[in-house]
Amino acid sequence: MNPVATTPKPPKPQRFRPYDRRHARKQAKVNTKGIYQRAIKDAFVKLNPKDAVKNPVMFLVWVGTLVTLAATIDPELFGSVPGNNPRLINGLITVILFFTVWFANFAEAVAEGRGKAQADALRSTKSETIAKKLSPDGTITEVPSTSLQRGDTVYVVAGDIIPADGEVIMGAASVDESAITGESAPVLKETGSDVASSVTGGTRIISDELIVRITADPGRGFIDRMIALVEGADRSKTPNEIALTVLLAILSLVFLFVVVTIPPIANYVGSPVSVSILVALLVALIPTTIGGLLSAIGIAGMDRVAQFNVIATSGRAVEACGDVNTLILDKTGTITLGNRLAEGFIPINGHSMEQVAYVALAASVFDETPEGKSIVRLAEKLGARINFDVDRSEGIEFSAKTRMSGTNLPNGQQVRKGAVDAIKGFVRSRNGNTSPELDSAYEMVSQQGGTPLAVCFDNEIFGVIYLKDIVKPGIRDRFEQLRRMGVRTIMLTGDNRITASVIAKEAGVDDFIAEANPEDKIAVIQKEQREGKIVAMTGDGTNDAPALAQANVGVAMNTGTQAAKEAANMVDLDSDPTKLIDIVSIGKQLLITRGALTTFSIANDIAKYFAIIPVLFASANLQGLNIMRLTSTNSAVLSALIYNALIIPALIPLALKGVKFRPLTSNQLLQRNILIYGLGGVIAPFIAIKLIDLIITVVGLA
Ligand SMILES: Nc1ncnc2c1ncn2[C@@H]1O[C@H](COP(=O)(O)OP(=O)(O)OP(=O)(O)O)[C@@H](O)[C@H]1O
Ligand SMILES: [K+]
Ligand SMILES: [Mg+2]
Repeated sequence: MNPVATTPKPPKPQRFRPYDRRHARKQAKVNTKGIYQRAIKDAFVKLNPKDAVKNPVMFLVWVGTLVTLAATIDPELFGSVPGNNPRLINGLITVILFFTVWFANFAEAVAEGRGKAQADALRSTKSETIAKKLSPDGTITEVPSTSLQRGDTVYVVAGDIIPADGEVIMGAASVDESAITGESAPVLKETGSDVASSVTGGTRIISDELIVRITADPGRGFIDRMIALVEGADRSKTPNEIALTVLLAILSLVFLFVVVTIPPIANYVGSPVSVSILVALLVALIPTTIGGLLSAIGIAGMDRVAQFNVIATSGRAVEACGDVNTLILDKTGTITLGNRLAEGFIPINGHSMEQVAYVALAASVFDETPEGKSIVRLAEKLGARINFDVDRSEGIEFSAKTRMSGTNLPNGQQVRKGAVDAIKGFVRSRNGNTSPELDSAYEMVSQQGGTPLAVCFDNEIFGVIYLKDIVKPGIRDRFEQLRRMGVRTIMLTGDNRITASVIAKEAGVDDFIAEANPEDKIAVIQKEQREGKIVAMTGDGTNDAPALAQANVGVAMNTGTQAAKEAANMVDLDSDPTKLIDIVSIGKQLLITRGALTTFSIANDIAKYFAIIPVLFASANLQGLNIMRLTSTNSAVLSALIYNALIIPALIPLALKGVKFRPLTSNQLLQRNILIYGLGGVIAPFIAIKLIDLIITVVGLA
């Protein structure tokens, strides 16, 4: 029975998706109308100076609004200026400026809306519960869940809400985690398992009972953190946002200076300008579009990640995704389907198929991994039966470090299976021999991308188990997209070199590291970081905490250990390692959106400068400057201001959804952006301002 070559179907050519919609959160649709209603109110609340000052560009507009308001109440306040009905013009400017600020607040409020709605939903699941606290003497006292401390032990039974985050120390039970994951299928929780021993406060146990050691202090549990995160309560500006805010503030100061120099010139050419018009000019020129949308873009990025059922601990983490150069991925389960099943046994050294099947079975009776269970099934199918006392035997659990698992029989004999080099080492240390036949069996399996496991009984190797694994359909495409974005992918696997190289080639990763143990992960990350790379990785929780902490972007699986979840800066509630690829795409899209809208905003301002400045001097017989043939100074300024205000709400959908995203390198993207958003940003205001000018002239406003 020889393993057959697996010829995977070539993946269908796919349309590019920035990320895989299948991952999108399967949650109840949020009430969009509710979000807008709330945002309308919040946009007013955000007018208070304490909040407003955090955004220097919009704060300047806010101050300008107050100045023009004063000039509306008393048009002579800043000295008399010529022109008809200054009160009407000042009033109109005040209203438009007010809405400019309000629109920016509204953009931010809408971006926050979905998270707030989600936080409310989470809060409603977080009702106060009674916990059954276990004393060291075994007695149970009922206490409110909020009084539990880290280190306490509690008893939970079917029907109970788990009172706080913890690790299962006794028992096995199924738990409904839909409150946090939105996934209604119950999850098995049991002690001693790396992936299933952590429980989350607020989830409900639906069968059996557990004893749980609490690992979180009151108010600091996973749900609490989740609420704070989706709500953006402790959202602080990312370094990039701060840098951009400073840049925009400086730009605004420059324009302030430009505007202040206008009155002397205007007076000189005999065309004096009022303070309100100057304020309007200033607002038209400073980068209000990006200033108004900046925080909405950042919040929406975090929100998009949350829609994928991934909880990011900070905006910074999402943004770091956009800068990622190196992606480190596991082979099994990430690049391959991961349900590695035993496909066949290859006897060597004169042993029979029955013998290999028997030894493989003996080595796997205690092995609870999917691989182990599939070996038991295949061996039993081939007629192998256990003929030793299992109860008196000792199971040797698989570990990624030893890369072996097996059984110590009651009579002291040892059966093992594992990576071929590990088993070679095992038999050599017992004065056994390896053979060329082993190597050819091993190569045959590996060359088909399978995982070969050697099986031995004491110091004698009986044969090789062929574990078949299949590269995920479509994954090659995703890696190709990542490459076009300038992201290098490295596959890290505990498997042997040949298997690793076959899978690496088939999947299209850029590089691979074989025979890696968990410590190698951290070494690879550090090496990349020393070369100045930003590294993202995902971890399934087995010893991954240090590597998750070391990586710039570490995504822990929700099924992972508490330590891994705390070390990571993101947690995937669906525990799907492939999502890392989506997250990196979302991060890139966030940066691209911000870049595109910044370019657009600044290009707009330049255009507005050329639209307005000539009109200011037009009355001084400089009509030649008025290339756009705008009706009057007032109508030109009002048109520019109206355009300037309306462009903010017009761009809210783009800011929230992100700009259309293509897998290109940053340089290509920059060129594209300058072309589309730069050129578009220069042309759009000319057209829009001319149109608005026509309308307000017809309406007779100015
Ligand atoms: N249940 C098991 N019993 C014995 N040996 C195993 C078992 N599972 C895996 N192995 C061997 O140990 C090696 C390392 O396993 P490990 O989980 O670290 O890596 P992997 O599953 O091959 O790849 P990845 O790092 O992508 O998950 C495997 O390649 C295989 O040879
Ligand atoms: K502006
Ligand atoms: Mg593995």
